[in-house]
Amino acid sequence: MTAQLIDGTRIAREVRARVAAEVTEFRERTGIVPGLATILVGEDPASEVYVRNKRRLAVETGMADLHRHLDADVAQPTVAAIIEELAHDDAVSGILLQLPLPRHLESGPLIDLIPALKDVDGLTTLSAGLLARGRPGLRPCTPSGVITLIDSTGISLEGLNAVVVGRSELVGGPMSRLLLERNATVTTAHSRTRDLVAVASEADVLIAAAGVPHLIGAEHVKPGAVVIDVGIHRTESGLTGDVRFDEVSAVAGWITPVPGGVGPMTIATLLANTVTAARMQWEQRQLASRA
Ligand SMILES: NC(=O)C1=CN([C@@H]2O[C@H](COP(=O)(O)OP(=O)(O)OC[C@H]3O[C@@H](n4cnc5c(N)ncnc54)[C@H](OP(=O)(O)O)[C@@H]3O)[C@@H](O)[C@H]2O)C=CC1
Ligand SMILES: Nc1nc(=O)c2c([nH]1)NC[C@@H]1CN(c3ccc(C(=O)N[C@@H](CCC(=O)O)C(=O)O)cc3)C=[N+]21
Repeated sequence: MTAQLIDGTRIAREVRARVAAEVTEFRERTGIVPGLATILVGEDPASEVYVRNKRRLAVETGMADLHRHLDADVAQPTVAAIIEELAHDDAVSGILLQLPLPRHLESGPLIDLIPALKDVDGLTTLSAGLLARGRPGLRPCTPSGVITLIDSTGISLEGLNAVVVGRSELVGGPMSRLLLERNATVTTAHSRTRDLVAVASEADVLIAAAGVPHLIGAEHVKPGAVVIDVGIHRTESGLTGDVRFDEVSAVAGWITPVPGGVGPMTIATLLANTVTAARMQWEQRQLASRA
């Protein structure tokens, strides 16, 4: 192994400690405890693990855990009514609708019921538009956490070739936009990309977010590149990513492991977004009460 490890577990712990201090400061100044409302529909085992971790770490950083668990067969209007109720509840700073939803539910219209100021997942159409325009707003947790991981290396993204493998609304799409905001030269690869090896091996920074186990090998990686593995797959031999860790770490300059890389950073960024959301809502209420 020549690559240096980017320790997501450690960096996430540092971010959470900062968030906890911000929560304390905010509570002492305003009397408000930030609250995170997670909504889980059905019994997907992976989603249950993620939501449990999000709730546990929210409590650990001093926030209120306001969870809703809904039956797998819940109707679309019922979910909509719950989101609207949370949208109007002043105790709720952030709303997160865990994806994927059962097939009979349409996620887009439900996500768009979340007010922009409570959109701690950064997934509403409005938040996506603000990001596309380069305007301030809450950013999606996973891509935003990836930027924090890259920053931890001390490498400046400006002018570097960044290749993102994947273009989903949750990860790849916003990832490309955040890298562009940092003045990287960004290429987005996807399932129709003709020659992924040729494209990826030009990358100074390679983000693997295809959701295909072990897609990325040494042949995709430029020597010395920063390789970020967003993929997460449950196999018989445990959790693995989109990157063949052993062979790629012999070529790359920096690499994130799975587990212990992007996953913990996603949650830490969610908590950071939740305090930011609480602060923005408080400021808005102050302005409204002065008007
Ligand atoms: N660690 C974390 O915190 C998180 C991890 N994840 C993980 O990240 C991965 C991606 O998630 P998500 O974006 O939601 O997945 P999606 O399935 O929504 O998107 C996958 C993207 O990868 C592209 N793709 C698929 N196969 C290939 C291929 N062979 N070559 C190049 N591109 C390909 C698809 O292209 P096309 O658009 O053409 O279909 C699509 O844009 C998953 O493993 C997921 O579990 C997700 C969120 C958070
Ligand atoms: N609305 C929404 N927002 C999300 O952010 C969201 C989502 N839906 N759906 C699914 C994906 C996936 N995701 C992860 C979060 C934490 C870990 C994580 O903590 N992973 C640990 C391992 C945890 C384990 O044991 O599985 C690690 O990589 O070290 C992984 C993946 C968030 N997602």
